Parts: sequence; structure tokens; C-alpha cells
Amino acid sequence: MQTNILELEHLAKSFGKKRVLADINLTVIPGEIIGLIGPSGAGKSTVIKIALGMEVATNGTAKIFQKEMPNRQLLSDIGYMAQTDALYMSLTGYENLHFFGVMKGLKASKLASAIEYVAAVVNLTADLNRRVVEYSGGMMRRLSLAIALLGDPQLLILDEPTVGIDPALRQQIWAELGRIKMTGRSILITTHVMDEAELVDRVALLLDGTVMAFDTPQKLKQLYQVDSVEKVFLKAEGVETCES
Ligand SMILES: Nc1ncnc2c1ncn2[C@@H]1O[C@H](COP(=O)(O)OP(=O)(O)OP(=O)(O)O)[C@@H](O)[C@H]1O
Repeated sequence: MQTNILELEHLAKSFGKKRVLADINLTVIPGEIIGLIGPSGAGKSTVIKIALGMEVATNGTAKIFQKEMPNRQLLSDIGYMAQTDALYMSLTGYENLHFFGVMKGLKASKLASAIEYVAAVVNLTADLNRRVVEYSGGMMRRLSLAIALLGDPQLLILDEPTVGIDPALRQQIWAELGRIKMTGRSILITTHVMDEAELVDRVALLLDGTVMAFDTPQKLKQLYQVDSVEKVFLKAEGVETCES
């Protein structure tokens, strides 16, 4: 039987009277990239925060590595990149990476090479000794991604990691995500970039508080009889597309 790295069952969440999530069911298995897509405000970040134990669900359960969340002990094996950067602005990029590496429990003997590796992936090697306050928005996103990658975690949860990142580097980052997946690690990623949704193993389409479709990009395109995930998304939302 396949082990689930992440498993969400019947998640519901309301903020006051506003119901954001009604019934979310989602699994991530080893060695796959899951793309979570949905319109702005659909609740993608809320799903992620509940999965990580940062928000409390109104109903349902979230398990990571088959243990119910929240569970602080698991956090060192999860790389999380939030939508807003949580960086120390007065420190350099290197110092940020060093701090978070120590927090993640990386051994001193491995930390320098780990920092060197993740900095190269996001193309920040030349800027590591500059203070983050001098970074552009895109550079901050890249530093946040590098922090998430530190320590080679079993599970990566990335909330819009490529916002503000130029196309060439975006390609480089997706190549790295592909390599990470090939080592059996799992990735849950939210994105607004529909080209990226074509690159994942399975797409979860979040709409009206539920995962209304969850399958490979290929199968979803067949099901909706369209030729791109973008059109699947539009059709699911009830927007007319050329094929419909
Ligand atoms: N702490 C909170 N208190 C009240 N409402 C919240 C809170 N967090 C999120 N919401 C609301 O829940 C809804 C879903 O928000 P969420 O950030 O999860 O959506 P999203 O799909 O990630 O959106 P986007 O694609 O724009 O990032 C929104 O209407 C938002 O205003």
C-alpha cells in the first residue's frame, strides 16, 4: 500500500461566519509534485497553513508523515516557503541561511556546503554577503525558497514560490524541483502560473471550498476536453473557453 506523505481529510475552515473550506481531501505520496490551484481567495494558503498546523481547522484532520498535525517535531523535515517572506532584513543572505539552517538542526560540518548548494539553485551566490534590506522583492523570494530547500527535507510546501522570479530562473527552479522529486521527496506547490501547473504530477483544483478535481494534467484536460490546464481552470470556474 502506498504511504501518504501528506493527507488531508474532510478539512473545513471558517473565519467567523465566512466559510472558506468546506470539505478538502488531498493526498501527497512520495516522489510526486502536487499543484494546488484555484482563484485568488479560494483558500490555498489556508489549506497549507492547516496542513502545517499554523491554522486550526474547524473540522477534519491533517497528517504529515502519517502523524496528526500540529506536530513540532516534524517541522525540521518540512521545507516551507510562505507567501510573505519572513526574513531578517538587517542580516545578510548568508546569515539568514545560516540562522535557519541551525534552527533546522543542520550539523555545522554540513551547513556551509548546504548553503552553497541552495544559494546556487536560486542564483543568489553573488549576493549572499549583502544585507537583505538591499535585496529586491524577487531576491527575497529566492532567499525564502533557498531557506525552504535547506536540509533536503522529505516534504516541501511552497506557497507561490516563483512570484517575481524571471522566466529563466523559474525554469532553473523547476528543474531543481524535478531533481528533488526524483530522489523520492514530495512537493506541494501553489501557483497562479498555469504553465507551471502543466509541470506537476497531479493538479488539485480548489473551488468553492472543495477539491473539485484532482488528477494528472493530462487526465484533467481529457476530462474537461480542453488542451491546457489553464482552460481546465477556466471551464471549472464556468468561464467560456474556445473549445467549449
Ligand atoms: N486569518 C484570517 N482571518 C480572516 N479571514 C482570513 C484569514 N486568512 C484568510 N482569510 C480569508 O480566507 C480566504 C482564503 O484566503 P487564502 O489566503 O487561503 O486564499 P488563497 O487561495 O491562498 O488566495 P491567493 O491566491 O490570493 O493567495 C480569503 O477570503 C481570506 O480573506
